[in-house]
Amino acid sequence: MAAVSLRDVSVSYGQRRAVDGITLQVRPGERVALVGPSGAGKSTLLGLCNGIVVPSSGEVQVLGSDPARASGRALKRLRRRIGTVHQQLHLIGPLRVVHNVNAGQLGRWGPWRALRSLIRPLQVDQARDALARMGIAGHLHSRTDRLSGGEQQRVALARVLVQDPELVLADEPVSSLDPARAEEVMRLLCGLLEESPRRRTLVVSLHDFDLAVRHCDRVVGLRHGRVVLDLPADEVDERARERLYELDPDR
Ligand SMILES: Nc1ncnc2c1ncn2[C@@H]1O[C@H](COP(=O)(O)OP(=O)(O)OP(=O)(O)O)[C@@H](O)[C@H]1O
Repeated sequence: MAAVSLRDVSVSYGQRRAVDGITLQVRPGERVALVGPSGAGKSTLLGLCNGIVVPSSGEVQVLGSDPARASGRALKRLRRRIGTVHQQLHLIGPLRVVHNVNAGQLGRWGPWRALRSLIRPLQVDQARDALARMGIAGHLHSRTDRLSGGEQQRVALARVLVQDPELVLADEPVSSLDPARAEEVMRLLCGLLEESPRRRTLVVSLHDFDLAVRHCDRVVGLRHGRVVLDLPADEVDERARERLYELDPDR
């Protein structure tokens, strides 16, 4: 079964088609980069995968469920299996790092457990272990907003690690970073996929085409809401990149 399956999916905002008849299958364990010019539909496609965006037509299956049709409980269960990474890290600055890492557990914990953990952190060893894997074990009890931007990025990745999702959706996770740090975050993100006995699946939107080719197995290029390139990363060449990003005289 595919981790993500889109069949002839379109999303319209008024007259504008953000996604235009996309059919795409992502196999379990695959690392797929979504690339393409601004406005091509990358974020919309990721939104379809976690049910934030509802298709105007077509069929979406993610880990065997349709996120747009799932009931409240089923959607919650599905989202527990999906980790998300954004450019904005969504960390709570004044809290200690351990609490932000434990936020990855919230889908599993009920409200009482979550509250108890805020007073006296639970599963500290797991949080410490996740931070160690991200190379910042010593910051477990630091105030999150005292950490550097790069360290905070690692906290956000450690949060995904404790969540232990089957599928990771990352929407431009490195677009505000300098090249060296972007490379590092991609390395950590891809390393995080290997931490599970069954390799996790990644769908990541990237503005940096070279980063996509270097870190992913497959590169899917979007233009005007359509897939115009879908190749294994080692088969992507300069011409494919030029065609994807060439300026469109009609628009
Ligand atoms: N909520 C919305 N309402 C109206 N139009 C939208 C909405 N979300 C996206 N769009 C439009 O849909 C198109 C695709 O947007 P989307 O954000 O998916 O592109 P993208 O490839 O992620 O772009 P970028 O690389 O700039 O983030 C754009 O033309 C955008 O303006």
